[in-house]
Amino acid sequence: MVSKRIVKVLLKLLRVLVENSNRHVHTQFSQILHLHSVFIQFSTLFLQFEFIYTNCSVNSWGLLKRLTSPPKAIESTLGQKKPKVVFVLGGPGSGKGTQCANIVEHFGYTHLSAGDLLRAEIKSGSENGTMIQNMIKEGKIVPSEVTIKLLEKAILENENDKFLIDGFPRNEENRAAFEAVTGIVPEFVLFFDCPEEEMEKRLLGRNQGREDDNIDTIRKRFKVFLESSLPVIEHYNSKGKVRKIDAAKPVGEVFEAVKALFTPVKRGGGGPLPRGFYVTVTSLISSSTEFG
Ligand SMILES: Nc1ncnc2c1ncn2[C@@H]1O[C@H](COP(=O)(O)OP(=O)(O)O)[C@@H](O)[C@H]1O
Ligand SMILES: O=c1ccn([C@@H]2O[C@H](COP(=O)(O)OP(=O)(O)O)[C@@H](O)[C@H]2O)c(=O)[nH]1
Repeated sequence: MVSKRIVKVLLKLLRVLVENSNRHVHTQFSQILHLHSVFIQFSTLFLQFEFIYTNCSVNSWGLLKRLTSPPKAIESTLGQKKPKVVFVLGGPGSGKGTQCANIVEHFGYTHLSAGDLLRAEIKSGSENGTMIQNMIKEGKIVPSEVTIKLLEKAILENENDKFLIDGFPRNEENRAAFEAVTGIVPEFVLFFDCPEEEMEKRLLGRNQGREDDNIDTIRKRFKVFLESSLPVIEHYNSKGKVRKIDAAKPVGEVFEAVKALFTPVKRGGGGPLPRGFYVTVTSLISSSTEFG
């Protein structure tokens, strides 16, 4: 250890000084001796400190830095990474996951499905598992802090800086909390617009063994989408950030429209929803919902 070596060198130097001491150097020698004693005390303290934290498996320099700097907020950690985020929204079964896989393949994004992260959390046996499972079974929205933590972890663990966040934010509280905690504002929102009958047909035929793909839960999910998720799309539409895609078309045709949004030279296929725009998902309710 460097500090031990310094102490040894200093002691050696002092011994040489004592051996060669005479009247002329005596005063200087006393001063050096005093300094030496102070130095020894300081070194001992330092060595004790180093020993305690080394044995606690904590790097003492790292610990010192942590103790002296203010606690890092999630925002600053993600703020340093500055990821590019696209929110992929749309009703259950509108084809979000299907199109995200295509975007990943062609445009190098990382796909983060909030639903998949929550299902993985259930499987991992985490303490929140049962709560998440019950919420999903009922088609309800899991508390923001749980979903945001999972998303934040997934973003930080991945080296990519471009992410598709699929199926989140699902309500205004999700949206506001995510922006407040992470400081991330999406580049744009990809909105898959699809009528209820088509989504229902797709979900009932999805065949992925999902507990929530049964008619009772599907209806609850449609209701939650209308009441809680559409306002999020409305919010981003008012900021000119929504790119709407007609998701009722076959997969290939939908992807052609998606591609145009991600290819810079061909950009212009989307664009914000015009004022007074009516979405087909509103067939879920008797009257249409107006954006803008
Ligand atoms: N454009 C499409 N036309 C017909 N079926 C589709 C289309 N897009 C997706 N599907 C199918 O519909 C089901 C739901 O699609 P998925 O991508 O899982 O939707 P979401 O992620 O929005 O819930 C899947 O079985 C998928 O293969
Ligand atoms: O941010 C999210 C994403 C999903 N979910 C829950 O997970 C379910 C399935 O969501 P997913 O996006 O996987 O499927 P989708 O409904 O789009 O088919 C939802 O109904 C919610 O119960 C949630 O609570 N918060």
